[in-house]
Amino acid sequence: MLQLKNLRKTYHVGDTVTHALDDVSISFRDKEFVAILGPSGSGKTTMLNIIGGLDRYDSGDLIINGKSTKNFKETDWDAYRNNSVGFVFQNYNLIPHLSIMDNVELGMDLSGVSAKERREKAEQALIKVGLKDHMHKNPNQLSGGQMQRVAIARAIANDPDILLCDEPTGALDTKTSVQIMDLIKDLSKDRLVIMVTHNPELAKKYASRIVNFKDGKILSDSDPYNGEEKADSFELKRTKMSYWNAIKLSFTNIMTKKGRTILTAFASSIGIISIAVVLSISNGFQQQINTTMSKALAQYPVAITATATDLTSGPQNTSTKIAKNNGYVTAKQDQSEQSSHNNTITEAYVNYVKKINPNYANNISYQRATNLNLLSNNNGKISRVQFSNSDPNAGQSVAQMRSQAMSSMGIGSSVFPTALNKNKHSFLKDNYHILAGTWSSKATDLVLVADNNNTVNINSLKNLGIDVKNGEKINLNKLVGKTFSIVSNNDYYQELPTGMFVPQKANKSMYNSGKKLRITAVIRPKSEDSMQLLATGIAYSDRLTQQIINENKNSAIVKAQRKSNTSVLTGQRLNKTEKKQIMQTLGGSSIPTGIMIYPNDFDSKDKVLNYLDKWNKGKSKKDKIIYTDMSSAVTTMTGGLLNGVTIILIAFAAISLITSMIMIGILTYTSVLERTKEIGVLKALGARKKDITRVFDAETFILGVFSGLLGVAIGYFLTFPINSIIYRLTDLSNVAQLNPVHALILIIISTVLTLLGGHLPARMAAKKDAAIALRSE
Ligand SMILES: Nc1ncnc2c1ncn2[C@@H]1O[C@H](COP(=O)(O)OP(=O)(O)OP(=O)(O)O)[C@@H](O)[C@H]1O
Repeated sequence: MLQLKNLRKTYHVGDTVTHALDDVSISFRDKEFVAILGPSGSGKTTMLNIIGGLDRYDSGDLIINGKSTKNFKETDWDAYRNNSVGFVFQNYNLIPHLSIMDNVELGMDLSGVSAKERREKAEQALIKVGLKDHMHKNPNQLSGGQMQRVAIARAIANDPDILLCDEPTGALDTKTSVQIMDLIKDLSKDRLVIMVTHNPELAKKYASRIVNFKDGKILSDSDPYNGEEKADSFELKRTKMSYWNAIKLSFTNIMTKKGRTILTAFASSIGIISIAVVLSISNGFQQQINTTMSKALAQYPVAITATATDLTSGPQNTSTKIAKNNGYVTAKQDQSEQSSHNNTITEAYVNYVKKINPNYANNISYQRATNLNLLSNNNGKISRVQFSNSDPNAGQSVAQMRSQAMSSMGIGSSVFPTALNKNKHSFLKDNYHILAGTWSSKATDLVLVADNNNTVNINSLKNLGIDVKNGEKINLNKLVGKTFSIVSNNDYYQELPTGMFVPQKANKSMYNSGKKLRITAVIRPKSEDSMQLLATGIAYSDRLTQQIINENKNSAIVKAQRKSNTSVLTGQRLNKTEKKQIMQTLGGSSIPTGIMIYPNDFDSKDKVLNYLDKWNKGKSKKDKIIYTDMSSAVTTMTGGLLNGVTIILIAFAAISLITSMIMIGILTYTSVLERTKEIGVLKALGARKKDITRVFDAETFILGVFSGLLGVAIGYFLTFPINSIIYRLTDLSNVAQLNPVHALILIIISTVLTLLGGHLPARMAAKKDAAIALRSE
């Protein structure tokens, strides 16, 4: 039973006060057909809206099945509209962009009826209103009468207790009106039907009870009802619109205005396009810089050599002025001598360097002065050989001095760097590729290094005992697999009764006693940049030198030399440095003369330098180890400038993003205005404020994703012409590259920003008064 008790509703507009309902009290039976008659403006629609929970009363009470609605919360009203009330309006209020079936199902969507049940109920309702054959049409393909039938089907699909009809035949011709009235009459057998009409004949013909209204008051009632108040037997099922439904509703709406949506999405994607382009260009340049830098780093490692230049030593005297004649001269150390620093590399320091993080520098090479006692066997002819590029027939040649100077800088060395972590960058594999043979894995494996033109220093071949003429071509097969013997000090030197040592005559048994070394590959630099890394000729691993040192450190000659201050080979007197040097040559000391550290990339270089600086902390000047950063001269170009430019460009691009956001806000606001009627219908069907917000959020979400995708796609396609321009200008190919991660982030940013931009209008939509929304045209 529905009961209105002293209901009042007053509208204040400016100074005008309208008493739309003025102390109305009336009760309705559970099943009857009530017609409300009355002149225009008498408050009929207002009462209907209040009964239907679309509008609120100011005072009095509305009692539903014995329950007062005085303390109803917003959600109670939503659920009440959805569960208990069906609305039929004069102008049908169908949602034009949804199919008939979807229109009918909408209310059930909100009450969480399963898809299957929803479909069944909607079909039943459509059959009941006589639209069996039109079920799959769209609203705009129907006649007015048919549209009103759809509206009735929508109102009864959820089987409500109350059907509220506001001039349901107002827009229909007489014949159709009769059919609709018959239908409504039929529906009133199972429920309470309250119909507002201007047509007294229709009311008389169909309604079982007629209530006359005037000036917000009940003038007459043909069949008043004074039923006993029932005990509270009211129950409600909460409503909720699923995200999926919200998206469906908005998607179909967007599809009705494709052109506008595409234009808006394009306009709002311009921000994304510009950021995508800026990012891909700066990304590309950064990569180019990184490759250039790592190439430079591979050539110029951080070097720790016996002597280094200490750049921190005192101020440089740059004065060029001519001083006065004071009558004296000042004794002064030469500037370069002053800043020259002797590095004392110790075992502890070597171990410290070895503990460097392989993620920063995985390759380290060591310079050692150790002599290798090498023999070759050329068809039974045993001869002494050496891994060297110096002319075997000349003394200390210019070439030799040059090669020594270069190797002291880590360039043109014949020992290749050792990888700290075997699974990471291998120096050889990164910078060289194989002409013949396979990569070496054992300490006794050697590689022969050629240059880009496949040439090898003739001296290095001659020193190996290969008899060649200048310009002669040697087959790679002849070189790969060539073996040498490395003989231990004890087998190589003979002690004379005087305590002196001399090399023994090289013979077969000496050759056989030695460890065998084998050339496993002929290699060549991958690019012209790695040209100078290793000198052409034989290159070997530091492990080989270490094995030899281990073997020889307790040999007779080393023991003898350790005790003596004269050379056991020449008898010459030795000072401390000379003795240290000769001990190193004989393999008596494992301390390298120099260390080269190859940072993995440009960013790691600073980490490596920091690590090396840490060693010097708190040490006296003498004990400090000064390194030489040879790449610093080459790689002064840094990414810093590029980063700055990128940030500024992105900031500009971001402004266009904000513009897009405002535009989306305006668009959503327009959409809210356009869809006001739809909001009213949704509310009449029981949608909560949240659901309405969700519908519009869904719309902006779709728009945001779409403009993000569009922006990224356009940005991506722009990289092609941009690359061809950059190529023409700079000769750098494929500079602009859109990182997929950046693309994804941009789509997310676009979605979030448009959601933010559209959320405010969406909230406004939710706050719209349902009754006013339905009155809007
Ligand atoms: N939102 C509103 N703000 C101000 N006044 C309103 C509002 N809604 C209705 N009114 C006024 O309340 C009174 C009752 O309006 P209502 O629409 O209920 O009348 P009605 O009997 O249904 O009229 P009609 O038959 O013409 O539809 C009218 O005077 C109307 O101007």
